[in-house]
Amino acid sequence: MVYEITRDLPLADVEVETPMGKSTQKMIAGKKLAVIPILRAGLGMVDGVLQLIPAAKVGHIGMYRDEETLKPHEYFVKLPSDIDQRDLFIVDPMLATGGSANMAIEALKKRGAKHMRLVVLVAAPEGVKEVQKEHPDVDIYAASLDEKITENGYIFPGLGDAGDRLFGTK
Ligand SMILES: O=P(O)(O)OC[C@H]1O[C@H](OP(=O)(O)OP(=O)(O)O)[C@H](O)[C@@H]1O
Ligand SMILES: O=c1cc[nH]c(=O)[nH]1
Ligand SMILES: [Mg+2]
Repeated sequence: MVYEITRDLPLADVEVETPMGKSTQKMIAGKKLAVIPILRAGLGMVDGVLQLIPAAKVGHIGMYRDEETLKPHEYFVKLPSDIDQRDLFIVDPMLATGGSANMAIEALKKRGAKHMRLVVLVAAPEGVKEVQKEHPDVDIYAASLDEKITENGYIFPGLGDAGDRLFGTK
C-alpha cells in the first residue's frame, strides 16, 4: 500500500555504491513528508510506512470515539514544528463514520497543514462520503471498501475494534 500512496511523489537520481560498483537509482526527493497516526490504532501502521520513507517525521493525534454517540474526542496533538511545509500521510486502519478522520484533518489544517492524504485499511462507504464532503481536497486511500456501518457503529464485515485488537485491551 505504501507504494501506492507514494507513487506520485517526485524522484531524483542518486548514485549508490553496491558491492559490485556504482549505480544510479531513484529516491524520493523535493518534498518533506510526515506520517500522522490517529491514536491509538493508527500506531500500528507507522512502522510499515517508515520502512519505505524513513526520512519522514511522525506527528501524533490522539482521538477516541464515544461509544454511545460515536462522536470523536481529541485528547492529544503533537506535530513536527514545520507541519505547514510537509506533505502528510494521515494513517488509521479504520474509517467508519468519518468523524475521527474529519476531526484529525481539521486539527492539521488549523495548524497550517495544506497537503495531506488519508490512508486507511478498511473503509465504510458512509465514512468515505463524509470525508469527501468535508474535505474534498484530501485523497483517500483504502485497502478495502467494506459494506456498511452496523447500528453500533462498527464497520461490517470489518475487523472489530482495531485499537483493542492491536493492544489487547479487551
Ligand atoms: O470513523 P469513525 O466513526 O470516527 O471511527 C473510526 C475511529 O475509531 C477507531 O478509533 P477508537 O475511537 O476506537 O480509538 P482507539 O484507536 O484508541 O481504539 C479507529 O481507529 C478510528 O480512529
Ligand atoms: O469497525 C470499527 C469502527 C470504528 N473503529 C474500529 O476500530 N472499528
Ligand atoms: Mg478503538
